[in-house]
Amino acid sequence: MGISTGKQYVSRIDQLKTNIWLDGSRVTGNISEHEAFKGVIASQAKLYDLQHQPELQEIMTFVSTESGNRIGVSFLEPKTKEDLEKRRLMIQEWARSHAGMMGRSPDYMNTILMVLNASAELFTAEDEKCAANIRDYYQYVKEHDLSLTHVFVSPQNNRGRQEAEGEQIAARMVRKTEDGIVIHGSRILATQAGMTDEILVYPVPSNVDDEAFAYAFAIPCDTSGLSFICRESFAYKDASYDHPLGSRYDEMDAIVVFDNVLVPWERVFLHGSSFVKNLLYSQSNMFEQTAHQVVSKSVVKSEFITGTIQLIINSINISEYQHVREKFSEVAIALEAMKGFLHESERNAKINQWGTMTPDPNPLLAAVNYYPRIYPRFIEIIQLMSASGLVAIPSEKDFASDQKELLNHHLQSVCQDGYERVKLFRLAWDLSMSAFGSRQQLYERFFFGDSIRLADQLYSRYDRGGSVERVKDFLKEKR
Ligand SMILES: Cc1cc2nc3c(=O)[nH]c(=O)nc-3n(C[C@H](O)[C@H](O)[C@H](O)COP(=O)(O)OP(=O)(O)OC[C@H]3O[C@@H](n4cnc5c(N)ncnc54)[C@H](O)[C@@H]3O)c2cc1C
Repeated sequence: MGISTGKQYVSRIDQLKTNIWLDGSRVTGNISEHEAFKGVIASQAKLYDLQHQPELQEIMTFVSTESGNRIGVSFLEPKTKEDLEKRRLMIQEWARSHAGMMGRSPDYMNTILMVLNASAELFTAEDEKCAANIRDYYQYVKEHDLSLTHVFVSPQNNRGRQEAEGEQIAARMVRKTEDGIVIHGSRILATQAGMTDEILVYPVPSNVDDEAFAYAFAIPCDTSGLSFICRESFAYKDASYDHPLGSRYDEMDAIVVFDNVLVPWERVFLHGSSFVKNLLYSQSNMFEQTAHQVVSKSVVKSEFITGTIQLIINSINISEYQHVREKFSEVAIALEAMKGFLHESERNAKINQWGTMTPDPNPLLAAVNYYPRIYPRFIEIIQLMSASGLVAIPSEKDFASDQKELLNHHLQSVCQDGYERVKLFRLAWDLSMSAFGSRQQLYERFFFGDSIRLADQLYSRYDRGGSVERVKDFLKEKR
């Protein structure tokens, strides 16, 4: 097996017949042909195909020591700084293919699995079998190049400190049987719902020390009792001119409902140990590796936004205005800062207790706190520069109508006819105003946790690097 082609990926997803609900009905037929999913599934298929391009083979793949198969680099456990760089180059190659708009392209979940496998020893505190299950599962997904969604947050019901009510609704382990564990309840929010082979579920750090919530497992998305209830689609139409981003990259988000789902023992990674649950984040270095993936992708997304803003400036010839240059500089500075965080995290990487080359968390903590703050400013800058250009955007059908000549004339820019100019401004609109663009903004604010708790995490984990001692020494000094 080894790396999948796009065709293999699509055929697997179509065969699954996952229980997906959208707009009041169950999705039937081939999901890759459904209006809401076909664009993003085609974009994901393109990612898999990139792995097969001969000129990209060295960047995108490595050879499995277990099978001799070519495997996607996002499964690679980095042992050296060169491996980390290899991972970055691969992640960014994929990100360029989706302009950084697919936050949960398969490299994200592959990274999580890689970390779980590398730190599988942790799970022996639950039982030896759990560690072996994780290792087997990693090999299985890696060698078959499967795609995963994941879910772990409890439904937003009662966020009071005791979490009591929310946890009543949240999926819990209701019993253990000879065959496995049984999960009942719901979790939010599975991005890429309906377009992956499997779903991985693991616990979030929380103050609830209840064994019913200390579980982790992975199952195929068509497992009996499992259902995905989707939000409205933001792909709208199969129209890359009118909805250039939404029609290609709208990764669906869904509530996941477990109706007494039986998880067979061989897919159980944790079944009651709050001790292991609490170690999962502090000891696995999951943060460092996932943040390295996220920031690699965010750099590419920022480059895409920088390019879009420059094209808007060129299009309506506003480069002579100082505030326009200043706003462009703001975006460029953010882009360079993100690159700096990323490279610094690699430069100071160290081998962790599992033998994995682990990026320095300090710059990554800064990056994941910074980006949710700066991304909304990117969007604001697009709006401030584009102004009415964001609404004077007739559809492609208008340009095919009797109005074509008139629109090409009246909507021309200094360097484009109306059709080309509107194409650019439709992109700016899809980034900054459409439902797709708003969801991107929300995603950047929350997908890695909310900003308050991310800042708290930085405060707790940030290595002050002797700065406090230096100040203490200074205060002790006598002249
Ligand atoms: C577009 C999108 C895609 C997502 N994709 C996925 C996915 O694929 N898989 C997945 O598992 N999750 C996913 N998530 C969920 C994401 O992890 C959560 O949104 C995030 O962790 C915040 O949790 P919440 O949405 O429940 O917000 P809440 O925790 O309910 O927060 C709501 C508000 O209350 C405040 N608040 C709540 N509790 C506290 C507290 N203890 N201390 C301080 N302030 C608090 C928050 O700061 C915030 O202002 C996604 C979210 C979004 C928006």
